[in-house]
Amino acid sequence: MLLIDLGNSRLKWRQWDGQTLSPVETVPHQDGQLGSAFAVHLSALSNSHKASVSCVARPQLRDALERALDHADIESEWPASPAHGLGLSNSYSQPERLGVDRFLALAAAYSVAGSACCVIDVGTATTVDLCDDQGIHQGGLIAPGPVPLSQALSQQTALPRAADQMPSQLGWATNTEQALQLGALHTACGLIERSFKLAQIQLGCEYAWLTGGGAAWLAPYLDIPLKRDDDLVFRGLILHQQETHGLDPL
Ligand SMILES: Nc1ncnc2c1ncn2[C@@H]1O[C@H](COP(=O)(O)OP(=O)(O)OP(=O)(O)O)[C@@H](O)[C@H]1O
Ligand SMILES: CC(C)(CO)[C@@H](O)C(=O)NCCC(=O)O
Ligand SMILES: [K+]
Repeated sequence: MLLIDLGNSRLKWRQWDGQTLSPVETVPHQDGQLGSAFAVHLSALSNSHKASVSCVARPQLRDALERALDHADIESEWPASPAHGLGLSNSYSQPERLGVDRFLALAAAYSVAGSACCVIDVGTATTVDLCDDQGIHQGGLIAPGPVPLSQALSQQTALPRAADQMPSQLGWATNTEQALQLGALHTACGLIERSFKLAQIQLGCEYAWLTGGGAAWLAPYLDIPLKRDDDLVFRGLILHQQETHGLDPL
């Protein structure tokens, strides 16, 4: 089956045969359009008849993906965050409003750790979610990811766009583009290190899980114990599949 992670910048997918995951494939989306690239990929995935989708994108994109899957004769499931499920208790007063990517990633981390977890996802947004030793979600936070952060500043001022790359030596910036890039980096690191410090004090977490498109970029600059895992959302989808359809979902 197909496992799909539809975020606010990119659509990512992997195939799951009950034992192994195929390498991740990614297409960016823009202006509410899935783009023709995905349709081309879908036609090559005709051996998949089912899909499970983690979707936090706008309705227009969700509808476009639903239509593309229908058209390819792929039956799809669109889980929402439950009040209780996958080993976790959701702390939101309206459980379904917790982004399903957040719930799935935390559930996947907790299923491995079996103890308190602090999951940090650096994507279009940076999110932090915590659960205790019993799998009770403690809540979390949502902040702009590094790119939207520096883009917002460029849009509201006469400032240029941030540089695309960090300099190889991390010092104080001596031009505007690098200064904006460095500001985004330090904002993200500060948020993450501070969140982890609280997770350590409040829950005894020994490391933070780091996931999302920005994880590889940020990890070298973070001064906390980390467990990198780019598959948390996908593995959360597998847990959901197993919980709702048993061990033989294919
Ligand atoms: N070279 C880089 N310079 C600056 N930022 C980078 C770089 N590489 C990755 N990033 C960061 O990674 C962040 C997340 O990337 P991206 O939006 O692709 O993540 P994602 O997890 O696919 O997001 P979503 O799930 O919302 O689609 C970007 O916002 C950006 O901050
Ligand atoms: C915060 C994002 C955008 C992160 O992908 C997503 O999880 C989302 O749209 N969440 C809904 C709001 C919430 O989680 O409270
Ligand atoms: K993400």
